[in-house]
Amino acid sequence: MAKEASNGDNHAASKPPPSPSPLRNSKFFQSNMRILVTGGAGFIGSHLVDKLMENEKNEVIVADNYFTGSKDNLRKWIGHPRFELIRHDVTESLLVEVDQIYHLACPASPIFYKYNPVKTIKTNVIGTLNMLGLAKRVGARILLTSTSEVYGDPLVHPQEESYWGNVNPIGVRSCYDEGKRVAETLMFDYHRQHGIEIRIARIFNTYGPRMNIDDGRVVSNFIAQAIRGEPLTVQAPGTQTRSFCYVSDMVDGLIRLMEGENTGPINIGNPGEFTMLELAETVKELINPEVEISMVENTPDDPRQRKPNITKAKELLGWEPKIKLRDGLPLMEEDFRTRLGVPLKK
Ligand SMILES: NC(=O)c1ccc[n+]([C@@H]2O[C@H](COP(=O)([O-])OP(=O)(O)OC[C@H]3O[C@@H](n4cnc5c(N)ncnc54)[C@H](O)[C@@H]3O)[C@@H](O)[C@H]2O)c1
Ligand SMILES: O=c1ccn([C@@H]2O[C@H](COP(=O)(O)OP(=O)(O)O[C@H]3OC[C@@H](O)[C@H](O)[C@H]3O)[C@@H](O)[C@H]2O)c(=O)[nH]1
Repeated sequence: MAKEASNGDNHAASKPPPSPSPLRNSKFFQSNMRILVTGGAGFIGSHLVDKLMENEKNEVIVADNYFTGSKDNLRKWIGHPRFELIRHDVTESLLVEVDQIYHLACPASPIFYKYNPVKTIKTNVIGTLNMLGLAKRVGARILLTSTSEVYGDPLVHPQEESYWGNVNPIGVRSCYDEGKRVAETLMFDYHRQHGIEIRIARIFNTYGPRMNIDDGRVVSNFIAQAIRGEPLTVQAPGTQTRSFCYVSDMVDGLIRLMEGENTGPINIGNPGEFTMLELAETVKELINPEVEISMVENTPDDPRQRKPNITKAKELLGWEPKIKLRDGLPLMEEDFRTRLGVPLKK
């Protein structure tokens, strides 16, 4: 039998811990989940932060370069003991001790991602590499917000995850859609080669409060135009379709994916499908029946149809969207009216 040691080390170990331990009040003992949200100052990211902060066991760190996001979106959390905000560009490496990474950082509106395409592809490729490097180093689980744009101008409808897509590799949208495709590849290579725990969400068009007013995306454009009394600019031919998911449904899907056992990719979106003309008619009817609808020129490579098959999300995550477009639009109108300073006429 081993003789009981009586050297100095063991003596220290056998000393009773101070009671109560001074570490009891340390934040590290109060929180059991440290979560990094890249792009957390943006539209979806800030709603995700709100939801994560509701859980008192979560400590949330946001890293954002404020290209399309804003501190304003996180105003209520600044100064909170479980919240930290870092001005950081994900194309540079970052070291923070975390358990989970929600990797959202990337401009999402076509106007902004096409503004500096080289930066967009760097954000998708180098940014994702950096976040995977961080996940590997600290042993964190990482979720990538990929996109329905990986299906390009789809030849299969509705789109299911097994469809490989129809993407132009050299077009003006490629910095974003090919960038996200490489990001997905990197996620799976790190998973297979290094055993990193990954999750991939393929997000379909999402809308809601806090979208930038001049974001350029269709729902924010139409709502701002209807409130200002300007013509709704439908890009030709207007028969192209999209499926719109309200942001609280999206956040719920992302958290379920992160917490569940499936790597994905999993489509998260609302299968309700509308042509852009139908969307314009709906906004006109709900917000400003006086407003005109005008047909304007489109941009190259605009996908002609898009609708998610969400069978996987239903079966594997127990998730499906709850908020219909007609119920979500008025919630967004309220937020836009407040920010534009145009109250509803009674
Ligand atoms: N909203 C949608 O309809 C939609 C659809 C598919 C996928 N997505 C994906 O979801 C994520 C969030 O989209 P969103 O709609 O909230 O967009 P958003 O533009 O509002 O948010 C993106 C955030 O990332 C930040 N960011 C951009 N480049 C960065 C960089 N290099 N380093 C650090 N931060 C950077 C921006 O400042 C912003 O806060 C994106 O990855 C986007 O590709 C969104
Ligand atoms: O004022 C407008 C703006 C856009 N549109 C049309 O509305 C449709 C949707 O355009 P948006 O710019 O909102 O968004 P897109 O569907 O092209 O890309 C979107 O989908 C996938 C995400 O990854 C992207 O982040 C997101 O922007 C397009 O057919 C576009 O031509 C208009 O008719 N009028």
